[in-house]
Order: sequence, then structure tokens, then C-alpha cells
Amino acid sequence: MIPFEKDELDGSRDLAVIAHPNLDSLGENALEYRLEEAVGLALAIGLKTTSARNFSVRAPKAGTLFGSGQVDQIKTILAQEGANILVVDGSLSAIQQRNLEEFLNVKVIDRTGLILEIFGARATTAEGRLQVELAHLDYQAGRLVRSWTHLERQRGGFGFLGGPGETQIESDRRMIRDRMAKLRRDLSHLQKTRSLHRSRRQKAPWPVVALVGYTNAGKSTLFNRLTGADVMAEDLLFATLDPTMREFPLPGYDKAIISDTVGFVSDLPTQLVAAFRATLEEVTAADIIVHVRDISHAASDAQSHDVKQILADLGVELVEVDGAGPLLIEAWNKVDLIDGDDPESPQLPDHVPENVVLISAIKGEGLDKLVDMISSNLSRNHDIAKISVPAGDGKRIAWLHENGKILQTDQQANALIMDVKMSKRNWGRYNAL
Ligand SMILES: Nc1nc2c(ncn2[C@@H]2O[C@H](COP(=O)(O)OP(=O)(O)OP(=O)(O)O)[C@@H](O)[C@H]2O)c(=O)[nH]1
Ligand SMILES: [Mg+2]
Repeated sequence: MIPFEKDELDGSRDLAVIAHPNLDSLGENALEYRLEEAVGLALAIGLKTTSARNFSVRAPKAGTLFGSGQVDQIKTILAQEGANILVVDGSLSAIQQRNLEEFLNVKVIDRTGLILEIFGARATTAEGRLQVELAHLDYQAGRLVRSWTHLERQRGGFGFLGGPGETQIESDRRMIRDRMAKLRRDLSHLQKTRSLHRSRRQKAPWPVVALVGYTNAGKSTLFNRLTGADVMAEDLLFATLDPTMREFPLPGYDKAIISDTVGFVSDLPTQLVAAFRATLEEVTAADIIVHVRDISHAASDAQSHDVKQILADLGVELVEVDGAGPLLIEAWNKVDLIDGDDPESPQLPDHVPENVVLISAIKGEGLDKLVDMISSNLSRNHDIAKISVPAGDGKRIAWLHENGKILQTDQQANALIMDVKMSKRNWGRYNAL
């Protein structure tokens, strides 16, 4: 759900200037993509960008981040372009934000604030909304600044900013803390229910595949292709927020489940990573992770690096071939945009690793290969063992039937000798029974 119509954007009264503080001396290309991405992020909450610029910040100023000459320059740009919002594509302290707002006399939002706004506008499920509200309060608790209430009201979209945003201004931090405590309780209640569902699902021997990747990589497009679902896939950053799970046909298995998840972005606010940890547990619980990459994007490598970093922050231990963690496959998407004969077109790297499938989710190219790779990797990650189970242990025998493939059974006096094929994960669970 998007809280605004695309057409509405043209009439939007919110014009933004984007200033990227270049602290880590990004190269020229990387900077350009970073600015482009910031324009996309701003657009995702309906802000029209009049210009996006890079400011080299060698020694960040405690009070304003940017140097005083730069702040003057920004003020001139805002006036010339008639913009009423400054987006700082970096992190601002509460004081820096307030000082800039006072001096520039416009609303100032930093990258974390922007991403939180997008998530706020996108969240549709009860859990998603609670998580975003919690992340937002966490962010606001440290900064009692003017809220976004007026913008939210104009759009008539998401309600929560109007609620806690206002209370926060007129009352104290304790109310925020109380509200956060309540949100945590509500969330843990919801999450208990969900983990019940998950453990029920885990009992079933169906493999679970999770799609992860940078925002706009094409996860939902691929998900829709594989499942025949109709999840929103759009050229919008963070089109998907709530995870969706569906069955899809996987050769060699009666059933398989695939999940589409929220996209990642560089500098994903820590508050959001924390808030979405529970939702992203779907990813941790998967048998295979398919990392969907927009290989036509010039910043594809940097994006891939960020995705892996976030997965690591989430505690997902990826395994390239076998082992106990989820397996990792990479789907290099949007190959239809690559023209090997055109030097101007993005090109594939010289070396394509073994766990990679080239696909075009939109054209349906390479999807059979991807599905085959999922299937063969799942079975590669299976071990066969001969075990002996007491004949009277009906529970254990039922568990094996449910979770593994019984290749052969040899009935002896007091025991069943079975050849069982099961994933390493399930062997781990069996040994812990
Ligand atoms: N040319 C081309 N475009 C694609 C392909 N796959 C997806 N797209 C486009 O890329 C854009 C993003 O696709 P989505 O499927 O919404 O991407 P996502 O990874 O789900 O994005 P988030 O939900 O924002 O994280 C859409 O405009 C798609 O039409 C592809 O194979 N080729
Ligand atoms: Mg999506």
C-alpha cells in the first residue's frame, strides 16, 4: 500500500533539496549512485527533489555537520529552488538537526529519519506497524524535534506520527518510554503467535527458500513469477515491507515455501534492523537463501556487500555449499539490461561464481535453472544415515517420517534399522530430540 498516488507527486507542495555529506570520500561514481538513491528514497515518501548535491565534509562541525560556508550555500540553493525541506543523506545529531532547521528555516530530515518515514508509510500488517512505530520512537526519544505531523496529515496516510509525535512534543520522554514498553509487549505477543506458526511449518518437511537483496533488486518480481502471486513489484524503493510466504513448485519435493522480504539499503537504521529482527527470522529459518542482485546496477557490488553485512548483523550465517546454516545462492537479475556488444551497457563481471544463476525475473529467463539449482543444492545438503530406533518409540518414528525420507526399513526384534535421508538441519534437530 502506498499512501499517495504517483500522479499526486507532481502536485506535491513538498520540494526537497538533498545534501550528501561526503565523509568517507566516496569516489565520483559511488557518489552519483548514492545521490540517485537518495532521490529515490525521498520520492518514496512523496518528496520531489529539486536538486541533489554532494558536499565534501572533511571535519564535521559539531553544531551543523556542514561547514558554515556550506550551510550558507545550502540556504541559497533552498531559496533559489523554492524548496521547503532539506534531506541530509547522512546521519545528523539532534542538535545538528535543530540548528540547521533554525538557520535554514525549513524542515530538515536525515537519512535515518527518511527511511523510517518510508517504512512508516509502507507498513501494512499489525506487526509491521508496531515495529516501525517502535523504531521511530526509539529514534525520536533522543531528539525532541518538530514532528512530521503536518506532512502526514496532508497525505492522510499513516496515523502514528500524529499520535506519538504530538504527545512527545507536549509531554515528556516517559510517555515515549511507556509507549515503547507497550509496543514491545504487543509485539512479543504477536511474535509468539508467529513463531508457533513457524514451528508448525518447520515440522513439515517442506524446504523454505528466502529471497533477500537490496531494495529494487527484483525480489517481488521473481517471487510473483515463481508463485503466480501478485505482490506489489514496483520501481520504488522499499516497495515490499511485510514478508509474504507462498508455496511454489520445486522438482523433487511435494511442496516448497518461498518468502519475499523487505529490501535492504546501505546505512539501514540500526533501530529498524532491531525492530525487524523478528520478521527477518523467517530468513534465518530458511533452508536456502537466494540473494537477488540487480546485476545491471553499476553499484551492484557495493549493494551486495551491504546486504551481506546486514545479514551478518542479523546473525545469519551463510554457507556457500554445505554445513548447518542456510545455503546461499545468488540470482543475478536484470540480465536483460546487459548488452555484451554495447560498451556503454553495464557488463557482467569476468568471473561468475558457481553458486550464481543469471536470470531476468521480468522476462522469465533463467528461472528454470534457478529452481533446479535450489532443488539440487537442497538435496546436496542432505545426508543419508543408517539409524536404529527402538520399535516401541512411535513418536521418534513418526518424526522421522515427517521430516525425512525413509529409504529402507529393516525390522528387527526390538528395533527398526532405517536408512534415512534428511537435511543437515533436520539431522541436527533429530539428534537433539
Ligand atoms: N529490466 C528488468 N527489470 C526488472 C527485472 N526484475 C525486476 N525489474 C524491475 O525492477 C523494479 C523493482 O522490482 P521489485 O520486484 O519491486 O524489487 P524488490 O527487490 O521487490 O524491491 P523492494 O520491495 O523495494 O525491496 C521494478 O520496476 C521491476 O519491474 C528484470 O529482470 N529486468
Ligand atoms: Mg519487493
